[in-house]
Amino acid sequence: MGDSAAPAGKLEKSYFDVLGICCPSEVPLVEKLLEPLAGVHKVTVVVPSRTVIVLHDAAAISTAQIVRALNGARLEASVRAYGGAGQSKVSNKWPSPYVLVCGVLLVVSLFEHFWRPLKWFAVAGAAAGLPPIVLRSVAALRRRTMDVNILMLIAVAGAIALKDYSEAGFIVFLFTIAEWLETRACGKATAGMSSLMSMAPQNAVLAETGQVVATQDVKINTVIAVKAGEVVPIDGVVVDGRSEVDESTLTGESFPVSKQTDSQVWAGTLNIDGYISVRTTAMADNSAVAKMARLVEEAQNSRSSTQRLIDTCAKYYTPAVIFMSAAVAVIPVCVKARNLRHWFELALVLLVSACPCALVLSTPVATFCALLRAARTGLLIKGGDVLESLASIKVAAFDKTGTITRGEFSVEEFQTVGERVSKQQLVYWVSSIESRSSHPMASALVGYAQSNSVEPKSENVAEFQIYPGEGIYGEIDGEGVYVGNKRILARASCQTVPDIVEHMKGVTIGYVACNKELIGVFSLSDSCRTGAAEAIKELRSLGIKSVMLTGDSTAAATYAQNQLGNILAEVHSELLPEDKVRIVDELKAGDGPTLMIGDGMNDAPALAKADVGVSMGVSGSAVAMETSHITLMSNDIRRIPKAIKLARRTHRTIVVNIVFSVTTKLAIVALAFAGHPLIWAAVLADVGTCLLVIMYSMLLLREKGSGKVAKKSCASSHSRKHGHGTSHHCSDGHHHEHVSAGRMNCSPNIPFRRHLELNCWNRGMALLSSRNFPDDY
Ligand SMILES: Nc1ncnc2c1ncn2[C@@H]1O[C@H](COP(=O)(O)OP(=O)(O)OP(=O)(O)O)[C@@H](O)[C@H]1O
Ligand SMILES: [Mg+2]
Ligand SMILES: [Zn+2]
Repeated sequence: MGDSAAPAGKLEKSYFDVLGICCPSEVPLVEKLLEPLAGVHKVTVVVPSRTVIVLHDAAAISTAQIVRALNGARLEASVRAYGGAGQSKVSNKWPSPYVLVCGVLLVVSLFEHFWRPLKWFAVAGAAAGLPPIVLRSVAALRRRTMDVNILMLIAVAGAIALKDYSEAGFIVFLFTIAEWLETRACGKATAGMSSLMSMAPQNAVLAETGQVVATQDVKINTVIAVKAGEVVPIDGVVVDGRSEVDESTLTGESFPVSKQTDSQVWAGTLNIDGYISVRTTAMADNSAVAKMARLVEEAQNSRSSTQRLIDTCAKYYTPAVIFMSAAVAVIPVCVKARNLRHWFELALVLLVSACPCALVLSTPVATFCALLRAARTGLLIKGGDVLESLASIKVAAFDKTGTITRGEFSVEEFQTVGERVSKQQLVYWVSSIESRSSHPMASALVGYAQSNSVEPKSENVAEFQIYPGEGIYGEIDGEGVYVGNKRILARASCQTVPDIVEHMKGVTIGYVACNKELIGVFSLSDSCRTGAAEAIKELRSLGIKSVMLTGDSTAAATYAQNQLGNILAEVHSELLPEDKVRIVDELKAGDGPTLMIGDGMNDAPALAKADVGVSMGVSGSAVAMETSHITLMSNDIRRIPKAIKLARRTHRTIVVNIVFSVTTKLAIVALAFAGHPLIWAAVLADVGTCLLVIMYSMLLLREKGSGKVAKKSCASSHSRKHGHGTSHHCSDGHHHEHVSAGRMNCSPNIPFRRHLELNCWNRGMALLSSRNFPDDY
């Protein structure tokens, strides 16, 4: 992600892999190292992935200078290349030689009972392990920050002063080995991160010349070639060719999506068959997949309230405990107490306990793992705070069109009213005006015109206007034409609604008015999404109430509710965008934390108002993605109950982490006060809890109950009595449903299974069913 240009000025955001960050107590050090440098604007430290993100003025300070500043403090920093997170990080199979030598010497010293001088081996062991600790302590001291290295150094010095050499050696060994283990444990998170970032290839092939170039040098509007079996390098639009693309890396949905001219393709998705040429629509580091990876890391910027509370506590905790330990060491000397050694040991135990690393790590590591896990399943959660609110959601409000239903309307009927215009002309007018709109109904009407050999001409429409929640207006052939629902009739000052409307099929009725007169009506139908009913049922089992908020007619809302088997607790219809905001507000006041899911066209205000706003689809507008707190990369709303489960699981993990790290510290301190000041135990408790907190949080990356398979369920378990048979609602996508919910499991443990998938493909369609998406987080 090397030199991703920031939006304004010459500011640049650079990513650094910093291996030397092992304890959150080093975060202030990194900040103090970098923040005073001229040209550095913002520093973010991501402890779990050992990444430092720096927003800096490229002209004032180069990435090399930043690396030098970090390495001055022995932080083992390097610039991260585009798409190369973690790749430069050595996988630390073996602990550093310092640790190994330290360990060997310590083992030898264990035989001191046989030969006294062997105890010096413990001192040698401590000395062998110390250099990295000393160097980092010096760096921290120079910046006047207290960090874990200094605490350990004092503990070791104390132990030596007490002539407790094996204790000194043991502290050094424990601390250094734990550090190595932590790096290894974090490696999994880092690897997950890097697989997310390196999903898109580093090179692209120019379609014209066949030349291979680095993706980060490809400008917008360049045409690149993507052959079968290759991964799309940059987001773009297909200009030539057709093929099937596997978008599972982005959406978590494993079925192939067919692409032809004008289809959007995303970086990181796999072109299964066919050759396509793609005109790029973004720079490589602005591709959806790159944004996704960045969001996971940058989510650390929006710390949850728990995290903030802990950070504030930690800020006072450390100095308080250090002060206390100083008091415990000094006061007995002043009052000439008898057992000075005991007090001194107690002071050292307190000092070591001053490091709050496990507590500080308890939230960010869990959050990081949860966000990474979510991103891999096509769920973009924008921060730890969102995850926290998500865990406490009580109500879920759904938009109808495009969220509960597919948003793919089909025109059931289209009639003229009165003698003013011919049907041909009516279809031409409506489709031409609709071709200016992006409403889901618009494309159905345009398609209807084309299938009736009428070519809509958007260029003949003047004064185009959108009335949110009502419809649209445009002038064509010198006439002002309104198209929309009942409300638009009032706007068109047209009163008469003839009876024919009562007998129309379909559920959404559209009106066309011109010159204060109704000139046409049409009806449209839409079907529920696969899994909508299932999602709502699952929400109910989580104790969450689901309601529908729609701008569509009551008839259409009731129809959808029936399709879902009447499982929605409330249905609100004929709403204007501001009504949706009001209802969300009422739900928040009445029922508790509210989640709103919409396709973002006119739901944006409601999404922003809700405690958690979820927008549908990566293809949704940029505005929608920005106003919402969560983006579903696929259109599968079953991801929502899953996300809530993940959030709740994360919450539990965090609580366990906090309780565990606090009680361990308290136990050690209590034990010390009770007359057993064990310095090594304090060190073990410090580094051990840190390690356990990391490993326990890592469990979030694992799929829980991966053996379970998504239950087969159609959009609706509804009865057939509502006119249309079940099969009607399970058109197209239903087939996919079965495919993605297959039972055999191809490779449950490989995070990005694209290569394997390709194999599966080559082995034929049957094996496609081997892809199964984890049913449960
Ligand atoms: N371009 C359009 N053409 C025809 N009718 C429209 C158009 N835009 C809006 N309408 C009418 O206005 C109603 C409300 O539309 P809107 O898109 O605001 O609904 P919404 O609030 O998003 O609700 P939902 O998505 O749940 O249907 C639609 O049901 C439709 O009847
Ligand atoms: Mg809508
Ligand atoms: Zn610590």
